[in-house]
Amino acid sequence: MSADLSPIDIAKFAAAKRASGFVEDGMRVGLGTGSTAAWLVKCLGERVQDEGLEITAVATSSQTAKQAQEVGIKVSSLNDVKWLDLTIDGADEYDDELNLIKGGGGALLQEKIVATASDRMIVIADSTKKVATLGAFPLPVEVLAFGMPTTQLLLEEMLNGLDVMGNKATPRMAGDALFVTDEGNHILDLHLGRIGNARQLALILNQVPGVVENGLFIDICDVIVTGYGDGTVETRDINSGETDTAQFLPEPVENVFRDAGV
Ligand SMILES: O=C(CO)[C@H](O)[C@H](O)COP(=O)(O)O
Repeated sequence: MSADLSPIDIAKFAAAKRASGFVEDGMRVGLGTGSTAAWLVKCLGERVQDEGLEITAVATSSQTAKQAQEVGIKVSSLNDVKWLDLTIDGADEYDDELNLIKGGGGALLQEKIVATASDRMIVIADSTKKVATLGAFPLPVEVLAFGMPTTQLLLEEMLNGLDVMGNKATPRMAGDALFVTDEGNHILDLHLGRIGNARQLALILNQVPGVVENGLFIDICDVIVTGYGDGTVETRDINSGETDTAQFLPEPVENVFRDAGV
């Protein structure tokens, strides 16, 4: 029941519900990964059922692809679709310029490719994700399995010369084993504390051999949809400068996502 939803869950739902309204019939839509994106997939699935909404979706993870198919959304591959009208995804942090840290769910590589291949990226987030400066959330970096300890050393050494507070890189674990991404790689989480120059860091990280991609999304996000615990939603479009506010409260539904580990 909705009474079981925590304020954070209501905030995620509200942001997802608002963003689902951006999706129009016939669109090619990128679907993000994580608990907020899971609410979006649920909302879109309802529109598919109730309104006969027809979209072509590209998922950013196997997890999202499975969920989308379960709610009746047609999922295609980016290889087939090539370009998208819109991607809607969550974030771990966003700043005032709508630069992001993503990859908390380990899907940053596909998320960045899909978002970059979209005319527009909309981020849905609860209000705890807003920060003055990126970096408190450990920055995920997807790396090849080959030579990973060497990549880790190279990253830590490189970070010493940059405007960050910390330089520790820790391999992400899934239980006792290393976390494996959908692309068969691993994740190093960089504990930076504060990132003084995110634009510079995003470029430099990808110069380190073994790094596949990093979780800094610079100049990719166009619209932020922020949800609050009372169901209020603020939408800000960084290109037009327009903002609006609305409120969305969940119908009595079970919260199927909170404990899903996404
Ligand atoms: O980047 C991501 C997955 O790789 C997610 O979008 C990010 O971790 C936010 O997740 P949530 O909505 O569960 O807080």
